[in-house]
Formats: sequence, C-alpha cells, structure tokens
Amino acid sequence: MVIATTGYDEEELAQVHALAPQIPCVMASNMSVGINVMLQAIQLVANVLGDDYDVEVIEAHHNQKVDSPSGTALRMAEVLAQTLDRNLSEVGVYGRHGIVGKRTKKEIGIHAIRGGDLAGDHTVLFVGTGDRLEITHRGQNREPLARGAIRAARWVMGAPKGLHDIAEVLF
Ligand SMILES: NC(=O)C1=CN([C@@H]2O[C@H](COP(=O)(O)OP(=O)(O)OC[C@H]3O[C@@H](n4cnc5c(N)ncnc54)[C@H](OP(=O)(O)O)[C@@H]3O)[C@@H](O)[C@H]2O)C=CC1
Ligand SMILES: O=C(O)C1=N[C@H](C(=O)O)C[C@H](O)C1
Repeated sequence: MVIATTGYDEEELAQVHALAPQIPCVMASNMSVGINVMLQAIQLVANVLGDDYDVEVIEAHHNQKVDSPSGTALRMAEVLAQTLDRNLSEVGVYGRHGIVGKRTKKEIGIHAIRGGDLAGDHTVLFVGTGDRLEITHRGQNREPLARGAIRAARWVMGAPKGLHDIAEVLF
C-alpha cells in the first residue's frame, strides 16, 4: 500500500501504525525527490546552526487544498524539532495573530499561504542576528509528486511488511 494523503488526525495515524505491520506500506506527505532532498538538507543545516538561529517554515499551495498546514510543512517541522532536540507539540506555533508576545528562542513557526493554482512551495528560514539562510523548494507542477508515487508503488510490491519511509524508495 502507498499512502500519500495528508491531514490525518492522531487517531487515524495510530490506525495506520497499528495496521501497517501486516502489509508492505510506504507513507509520505511528499513523494517528490526534491522535497526529500530538502528534508535531508534542513536536517544538516539545523544540526550545524543549532539554537543560534530562529526557525520558521512557510508553505504555499493552491486554493483547493483543504488541509493546513501542508503535510510536508509538518514533516519539515517534525524533522527540525527532532534535530534540535525539541518537542513539536510544545514548540510548534501555527501562524501568529494579536499580541502574542516576543518570539521565544525555541519555537518553530509554521505558516500557510493559499492561492490560485500553486503546486506547492516550501521554505525553511533560519534567521540569525545579522544573516539568514533560506532553503526553498518550489513545485512547478504535480509531475514530480506523481513520479515519486509511481516509484513507491513499484517498490512496495517487493518490500518487506511494515511502514517504510519514502527515503528508502528514492535514495
Ligand atoms: N504525498 C504527496 O506527494 C502528495 C499528497 N497530496 C495529498 O493528497 C490528498 C488529495 O489531494 P488532491 O488530489 O489535491 O485532492 P482532491 O480534492 O483533488 O482529490 C481528493 C479525492 O479524494 C476523494 N475523497 C475525498 N474524501 C474521500 C473519502 N472519505 N473516501 C474516499 N475518497 C475520498 C475525492 O472524491 P470526490 O471528488 O468524490 O469528493 C477526490 O477524488 C491531500 O491530502 C494532499 O495533501 C497531494 C499531492 C501530493
Ligand atoms: O495538496 C497538495 O497539493 C499537496 N499536498 C501535500 C502536502 O500537504 O504536503 C504534498 C504537496 O505539497 C502537494
């Protein structure tokens, strides 16, 4: 089975994890090679910069998307939190509105933009004092996502039972 859908709640994810050991299964919020390379890149950068830089994730998608933030942005935030030894459920800040107070050192901001036919852009900002590093992936269309999903479907037919990461398929 290949699961590419995003927006699952905790209970639905728990069901996937409970059932996955019975069959070969690949699950990923983003099937493209580009995004999965970016996931590795942000891990590397976060490891080097550590707590010295503020980390924010920004995603932009088409106006038909129903879940927010994107599964990919959430995955990026999870990877960043894990790398920086933080708990996303404690440090994740989903948009800001009103007198929210100064930014805390460890929070990870996650922001969603919606409009037109955007195929999907993701940026991670590492903002320091005096400089910033921005890593961006821009989807021009959905082909890379579809290609990754087809590779996953072919790969999963010969895979052992259990839940596999898309990195096992692509790299
Ligand atoms: N992992 C990845 O690489 C990618 C993931 N996605 C994710 O895939 C999902 C779908 O996105 P997208 O294709 O744009 O959405 P669409 O709205 O275009 O398509 C959703 C489809 O799912 C069907 N559907 C909705 N609810 C159910 C249900 N309960 N049971 C069965 N079918 C259902 C809809 O049927 P109907 O029209 O009849 O309502 C529709 O055909 C999103 O979660 C998105 O984030 C998207 C692209 C890449
Ligand atoms: O809904 C979409 O279009 C996409 N959804 C996935 C997500 O939520 O991350 C993957 C990709 O960004 C396109």
